Amino acid sequence: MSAPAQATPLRLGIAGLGTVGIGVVKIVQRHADLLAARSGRPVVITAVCARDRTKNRDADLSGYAWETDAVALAGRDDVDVFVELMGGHEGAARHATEAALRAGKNVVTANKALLAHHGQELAEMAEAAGAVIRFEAAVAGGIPVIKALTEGLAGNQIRRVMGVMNGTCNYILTRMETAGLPYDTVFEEARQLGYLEADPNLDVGGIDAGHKLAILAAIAFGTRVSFEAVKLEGIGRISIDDIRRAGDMGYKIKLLGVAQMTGRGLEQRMTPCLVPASSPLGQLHGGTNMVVIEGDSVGQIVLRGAGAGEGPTASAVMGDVMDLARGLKLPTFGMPAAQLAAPTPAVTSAPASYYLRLHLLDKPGALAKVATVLGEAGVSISRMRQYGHDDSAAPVLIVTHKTTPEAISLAIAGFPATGVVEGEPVALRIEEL
Ligand SMILES: NC(=O)c1ccc[n+]([C@@H]2O[C@H](COP(=O)([O-])OP(=O)(O)OC[C@H]3O[C@@H](n4cnc5c(N)ncnc54)[C@H](O)[C@@H]3O)[C@@H](O)[C@H]2O)c1
Ligand SMILES: N[C@@H](CCO)C(=O)O
Ligand code: NA
Repeated sequence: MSAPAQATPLRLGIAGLGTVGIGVVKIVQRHADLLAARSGRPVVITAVCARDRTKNRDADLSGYAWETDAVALAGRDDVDVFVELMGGHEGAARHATEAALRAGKNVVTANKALLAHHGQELAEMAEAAGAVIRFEAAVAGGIPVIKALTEGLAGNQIRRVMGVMNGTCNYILTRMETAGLPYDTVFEEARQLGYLEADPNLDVGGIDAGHKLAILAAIAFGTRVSFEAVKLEGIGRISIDDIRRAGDMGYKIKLLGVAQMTGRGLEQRMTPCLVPASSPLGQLHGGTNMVVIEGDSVGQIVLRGAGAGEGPTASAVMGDVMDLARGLKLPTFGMPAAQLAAPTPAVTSAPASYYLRLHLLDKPGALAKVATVLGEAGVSISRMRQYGHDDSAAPVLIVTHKTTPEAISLAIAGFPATGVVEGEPVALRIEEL
């Protein structure tokens, strides 16, 4: 099981030897025969680059040339594919990727921030140079969701793409639920376990997941990638009480990404939502990712798996490398860059039911005042619960009939004037699946 001896090797230059980079090195070394047999040519690493050459790494790098500068690595004559595994959407990652593309070299990257911020420019640059840029690892790690959308579902008009695409947030939310622990405690636990990005707001602020959604939306709907148009909200305001109360009503809380084409343009949001507890998304526990895609012919498909970690992420990188070794050249976002539609400005969400949690002062007529504000904002109550309490304010939970996000905002703005609502209410959309 090996490639013909005379076959031209595909030579990789790997920039970044952290979790993902070392994972890629290990696969290339462990599966050399398998990769060669499947692609018909040897897949080899010729040169690598990282910040610290002296660092002890869990792989033998002695056979590879070392570069201190990623741009120099990208320009080497013995590198056919530049594999960018450094991270960050500016600096070395951007400069070296551009240098590789300008030199007509194919690029494989795991960098969702880079694609979300500069995807269109990079796609245009790649096409102009006759090169390709592949990024399966950038979205939902080991789940082959980019391939699913670009290849397997290419004959469908996509209706909606949804997903839980940040494992850290799903870990925090499910751990809060199962251990009955508050957000701050579980956040600290996640930090100790090394789950959080160096800047934790990338995770818990929804930014990392928003990058991934913007990339999927571009492919699914044929638009230029537009991260600026993603409505973002993190999980920092979700309390253990919200999780329990949503559970009482048959829901789970997820940091959920949704992209869909509406009459007003492309809607993209990454916000905490309630989903039915019995749905596949509702049953997703821990650090796992799930992407749900709805196409006009295929119906709904559900992809589930590891969104991060050495093995799963390197697996996705190698899938892209193998496409290149086999000579498969696909347009970056599923169609030529010039044909991608201009992004529409952020579009407000379609009507939905909402979960509202407020603390109501225990006074006669308090509930009536809240009901009046909701009524005046055009929000109709579907279900309501008041919880037992020991202090002067009672938690009240309201599920509304379908209403617009604007009506919910109007109601929330009206609550302070009632004099009976304490603190900031929490409003979460209930997503229909
Ligand atoms: N870790 C995961 O599970 C995961 C999952 C999906 C995507 N990604 C993406 O993969 C990429 C790499 O992530 P990671 O977790 O392996 O990161 P890491 O921090 O473990 O490793 C980064 C590597 O890049 C090198 N590097 C950084 N800046 C450099 C520079 N200017 N010049 C040369 N080398 C430089 C560092 O020395 C290090 O070897 C990121 O874009 C990340 O978002 C990671
Ligand atoms: N911080 C990300 C890593 C993978 O992109 C997550 O938690 O899913
Ligand atoms: Na993926």
